[in-house]
Amino acid sequence: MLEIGNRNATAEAQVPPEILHRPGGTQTAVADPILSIRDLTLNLRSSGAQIASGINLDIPRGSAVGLIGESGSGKSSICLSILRLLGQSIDVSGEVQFNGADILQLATRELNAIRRSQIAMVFQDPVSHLNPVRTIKSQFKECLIGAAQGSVVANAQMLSLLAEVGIRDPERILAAYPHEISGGQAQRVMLAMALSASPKLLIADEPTTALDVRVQAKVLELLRKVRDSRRLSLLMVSHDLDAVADLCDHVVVLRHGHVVEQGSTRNILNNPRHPYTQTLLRAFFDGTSALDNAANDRSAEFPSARGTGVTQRRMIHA
Ligand SMILES: Nc1ncnc2c1ncn2[C@@H]1O[C@H](COP(=O)(O)OP(=O)(O)OP(=O)(O)O)[C@@H](O)[C@H]1O
Repeated sequence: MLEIGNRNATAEAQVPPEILHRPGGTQTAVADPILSIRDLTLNLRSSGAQIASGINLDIPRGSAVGLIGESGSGKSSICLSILRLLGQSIDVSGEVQFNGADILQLATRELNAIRRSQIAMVFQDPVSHLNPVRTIKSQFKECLIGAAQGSVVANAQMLSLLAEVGIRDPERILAAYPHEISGGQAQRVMLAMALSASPKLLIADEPTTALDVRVQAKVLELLRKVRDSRRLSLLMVSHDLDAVADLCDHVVVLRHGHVVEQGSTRNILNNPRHPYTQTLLRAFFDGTSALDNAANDRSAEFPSARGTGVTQRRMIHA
């Protein structure tokens, strides 16, 4: 069994070395992906220790891809490497193709243009990504492209974005310091900032992990809303398979820095083929009776998850 809450947890199942690619899976069936990762390998420079190896995955344009795997499997590192946000201590090789260019090879100016306006990221623990000694407004303004500081246009833009992410009292939030807003509000603010440049791809690394269950549901609903209204492509890391089932069209399963299985969410959750995926799903969808009511969970849609749901779900992470 996976040891829930242990960063060094390992699956009991012995995982064969081959990678399973399913018919209809993201890697084989995508004609025009917005992002293609090929043979991405991440190694610690000091020791050569491997964080991820030979990662291949595609994000179909307008689709949402969920990246799942136990703690330490390399999910966040892969996300950070897409925008070259990993520090110097990690060697990165392979390709990250975005709109016909390999991000890993871009000059700084082109890379910054992509970071500014094409690919945005939101993280878990949003408050820690805000500067504690500056108001939300002063930080938000920096995200607005072409809007002069203090301009009426900038204010209108910020208010409109905050309204879009469901902030009810945007004037107060703009004037607040990070410690004066809740975790849920901070995540909405981060999402508003991320959306300010109308990105084509949003990378959400455990966007709800630091939030309480009630707020998690609201933030997920918001992510779904903006994904649909803005036709965003999405790469989402999550330990919450309910959220992945809800939001993602495709799932990529990582173990110890390797993709062990990928395919449509329906296939992976209904019929996981790899022993590791089976163990991962069992660990999450633990329980036997609650929410067997198909009207109130996805067990009808995903029979392998039968007997599961928010009241019983377990997070596969530290
Ligand atoms: N800068 C770094 N220096 C040393 N080790 C690192 C560094 N970044 C990542 N690692 C190691 O790489 C592995 C993968 O880490 P990563 O955070 O990507 O995993 P994860 O799947 O996102 O985990 P979690 O679900 O807990 O966030 C871990 O063993 C981690 O300790």
